[in-house]
Amino acid sequence: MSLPQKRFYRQRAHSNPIADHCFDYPQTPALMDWSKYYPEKFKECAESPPTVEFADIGCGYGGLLITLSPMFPNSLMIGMEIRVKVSDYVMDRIAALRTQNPSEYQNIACLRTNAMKYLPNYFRKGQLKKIFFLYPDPHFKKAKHKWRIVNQSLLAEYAYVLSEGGIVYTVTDVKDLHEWMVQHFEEHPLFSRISDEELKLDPIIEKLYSSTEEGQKVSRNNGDKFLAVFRRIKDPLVIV
Ligand SMILES: C[S@@+](CC[C@H](N)C(=O)[O-])C[C@H]1O[C@@H](n2cnc3c(N)ncnc32)[C@H](O)[C@@H]1O
Repeated sequence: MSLPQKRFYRQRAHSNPIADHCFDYPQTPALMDWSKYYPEKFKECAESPPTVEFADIGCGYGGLLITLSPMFPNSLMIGMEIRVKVSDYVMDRIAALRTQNPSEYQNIACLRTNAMKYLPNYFRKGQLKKIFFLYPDPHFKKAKHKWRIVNQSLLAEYAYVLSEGGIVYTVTDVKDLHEWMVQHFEEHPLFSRISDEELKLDPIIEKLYSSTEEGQKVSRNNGDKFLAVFRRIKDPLVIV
């Protein structure tokens, strides 16, 4: 099986994620059958099925998943992508990579879904260890800011599906969007920004700039890249 050619899967950027409906999402995370996405991993661990720990939200053409797969062979990762043809491309790309290297890329998969609407349908409370927002759509006009994938109500969902200590990575080439994301995460009581000093120890950081197709495009255009990373902290209102 040869690698798919991106030119056959092009689709214009999705305009209105609020109007996008998806009909095959699970009613609850318990009803989600992950085994068909990671068949080899489920066969290996039949007695204690693995759980998805990393979510790349708006994964585009899947470059981050493919880069992180060998770095975290024991973690299951899912790319969530709203555009049908783009998600088809990622699925075909992973299938081809698995055929070429049967012992590799078994821990990554892609779902065509609207992550703005159905995230808690897929993941249990505290299930995820890492969430990625790489070069999210900027929705420049003020009237369209409600379509941004980082907003106050969605942050509550991200905090819900992340474990305590879980990490959110954001990168954008749009300064205004960077400031918007920093402001929203910093204002939220369940997130705290990770210092640049601490980030130097994280091997993922250097992969965030150019492993994705959008990151490569920004590099070709000599654009800026703004990084901000946040930790899901303990809920100060929960008394144990
Ligand atoms: C600018 S692209 C960046 C793609 C990729 N992260 C990269 O760095 O190459 C933003 C992606 O987010 C996807 N997207 C936008 N809204 C989404 C949503 N609500 N759920 C899932 N994917 C979404 C878009 O279709 C697009 O592929």
